[in-house]
Amino acid sequence: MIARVPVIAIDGPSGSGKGTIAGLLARKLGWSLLDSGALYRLLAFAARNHGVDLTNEEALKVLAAHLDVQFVAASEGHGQRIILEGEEVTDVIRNEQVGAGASQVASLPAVREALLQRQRAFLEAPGLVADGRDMGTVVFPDAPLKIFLTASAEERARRRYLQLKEKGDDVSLSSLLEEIRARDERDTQRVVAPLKPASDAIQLDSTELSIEQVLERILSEVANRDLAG
Ligand SMILES: Nc1ncnc2c1ncn2[C@@H]1O[C@H](COP(=O)(O)OP(=O)(O)O)[C@@H](O)[C@H]1O
Ligand SMILES: Nc1ccn([C@H]2C[C@H](O)[C@@H](COP(=O)(O)OP(=O)(O)O)O2)c(=O)n1
Repeated sequence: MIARVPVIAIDGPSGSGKGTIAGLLARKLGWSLLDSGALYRLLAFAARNHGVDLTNEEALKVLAAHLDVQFVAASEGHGQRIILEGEEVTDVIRNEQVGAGASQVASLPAVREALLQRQRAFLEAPGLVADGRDMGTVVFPDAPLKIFLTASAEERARRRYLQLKEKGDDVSLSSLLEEIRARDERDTQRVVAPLKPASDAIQLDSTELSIEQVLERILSEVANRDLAG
């Protein structure tokens, strides 16, 4: 029998720390990384470039199936880089406008279906860390470790504010909090694959925890389950 490649699914709302933790875990374990939110962001970004309306489900489905994207693994000095149609878009897809567009296209069933196999194709030995909203519920329901990472909306807005400010973006804390609340509402209320913890997920509230503490907590679960070989 072929041994199953293990997956660590990290789901949760915007700003809870999924991307940061997933990236650190993947590097620490030497596993692959799936930033599934980036796929929805790339689709929203590409749609704008190609003049496709964010409510045009048929056209978005075709665009999703043909997205020309490369994920370049992290190396010493920088994190994972993302190339869309030959151009580096790692940073430009991170703003809240693209995030809101991503959340909008992500509510369309045909789009989610078109991106499903693309996400599963990231699975390769020795393991995969997958970050998103439905990693543990839909994309990798058999994942042996599922984390549902949360934090208060105020703390998540504060983190996003510091992150964007650091990059030189002109943002206001109050509008970020509003956007985070609107995105939470859309992501949890949609009919397909809504944001919710899998029944077998470990819920981890990071409001009062540092990045190192969250990482430590997850690594202890990896060790308990003997996932890293
Ligand atoms: N536990 C934590 N404590 C403090 N800051 C955090 C923590 N986790 C993540 N951050 C910071 O919050 C910001 C948002 O984290 P990110 O990983 O992008 O969240 P998500 O992928 O869930 O949207 C980043 O600047 C990150 O460094
Ligand atoms: N697996 C996923 C990942 C993201 N999405 C949607 C919903 C999110 O609001 C957007 C953007 O996701 P992303 O993880 O990049 O956003 P945050 O970093 O958490 O702010 O995409 C999704 O529906 N399913």
